[in-house]
Amino acid sequence: MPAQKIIKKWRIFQPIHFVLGLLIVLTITLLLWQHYGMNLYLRLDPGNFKKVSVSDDRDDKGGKSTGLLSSTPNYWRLDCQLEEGHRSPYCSINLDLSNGTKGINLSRYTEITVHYRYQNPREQVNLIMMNFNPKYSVENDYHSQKFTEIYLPGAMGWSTHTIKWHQFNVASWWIADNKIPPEWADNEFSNIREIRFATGLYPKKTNHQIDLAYIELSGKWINNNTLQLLLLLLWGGSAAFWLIAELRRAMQALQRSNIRQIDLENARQHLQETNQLLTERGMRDPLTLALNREGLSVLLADELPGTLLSIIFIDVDHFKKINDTFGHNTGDQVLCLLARHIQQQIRPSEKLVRLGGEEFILLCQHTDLSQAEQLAEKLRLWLFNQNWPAQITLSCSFGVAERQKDESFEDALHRADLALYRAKAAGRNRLEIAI
Ligand SMILES: Nc1nc2c(ncn2[C@@H]2O[C@H](COP(=O)(O)OP(=O)(O)OP(=O)(O)O)[C@@H](O)[C@H]2O)c(=O)[nH]1
Repeated sequence: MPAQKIIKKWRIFQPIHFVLGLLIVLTITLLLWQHYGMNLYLRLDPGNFKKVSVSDDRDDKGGKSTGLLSSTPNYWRLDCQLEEGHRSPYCSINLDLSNGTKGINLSRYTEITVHYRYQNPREQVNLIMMNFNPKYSVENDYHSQKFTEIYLPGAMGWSTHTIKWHQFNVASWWIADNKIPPEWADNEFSNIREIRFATGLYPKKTNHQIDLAYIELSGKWINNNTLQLLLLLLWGGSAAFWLIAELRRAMQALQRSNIRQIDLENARQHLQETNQLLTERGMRDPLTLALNREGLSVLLADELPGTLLSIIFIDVDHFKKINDTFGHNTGDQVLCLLARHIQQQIRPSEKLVRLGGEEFILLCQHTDLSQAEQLAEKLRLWLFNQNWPAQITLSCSFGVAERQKDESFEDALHRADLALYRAKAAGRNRLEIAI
């Protein structure tokens, strides 16, 4: 298969697929490893452990029992002569796990196995774990160490018992003697200094022989609970990481899409404005920005047919003279200003149109002849009193007409033009009403 095809095939996998695969493999590996491996193991027997001693109740007040320890390659033997005297006569084999003042943390082990024989099935043996904790223990007082114990049956011949930590109990006499509060009365195996294998409770006051072959402790480097927590953290952490990454990616995509939308909206608005400007420019005279003839025809088609309409024809007096005297540029400035001054005085519904040269008309909707006449007169005075470039004294003549019923716009305009002509003829700077 060509390399490109292989790359294409793998592209359908995303990083999440690889991470998921890795997590699954890691989880299965850890579970299998924990189940079949990760073994924690400690064996104490006469072959490998020498810190063994014997104790009996003569150590305590009133005790008279005597214990004797002997050792063979295969087991330790306790010969114990129990006597009345101590409140609970005993002898015990003591396995010293301490290293100086430090014990061993056995809580990582999950179970303990003892192999022993005590051929009196009516008696019990007492397996005791002695934990040192400065909260309640003091040095050189072995009674102050926590006695966590279990009683095992005597047996005909060698027998083996495997016990879990939760099957042990803290000795009630120890709690009572040391006045231990409940919060310290739980099983504790974190600092075991000594394991004792002793005679049981209320034994016959006679000779007892107990053989202890070995004590084995087994567990896992990582116990079930820790492994479950570890896996939970691994999966939970990965899921949280993935979620945060996805959320960030989604937010960034949203942000990009918002920006794109704003850009699009801006472009659309710009286009709309440009279109409007282009359309308007086509309808307006570029010098004065008044509507041109194109604008007039749009206006006539869209707004003006049929409405009450008056036309004010406006023409600058002796404009040619202005051009000739002050130049064409000044003439242009005058035309510009004229349109601006008129726009200042009219309503939005009143439209100024430049017909050409210095000729303008003002279309006044919903305005009758007398209102138009008033407006024309106001404009005439207004324009006459403005300051013009080069101190020009400027005047305009006006012809006013109201469109009659059934009269065309052109005819009304013609009549306004005739009125204007009369105003010019009558001396300019005045207005005439169309007949
Ligand atoms: N500066 C300038 N002059 C223009 C423009 N269009 C037309 N004209 C000039 O306007 C003048 C109009 O002159 P006439 O038609 O004789 O009118 P008038 O001089 O105003 O005289 P009356 O209207 O009789 O008062 C001409 O000289 C044109 O060249 C323009 O856009 N700019």
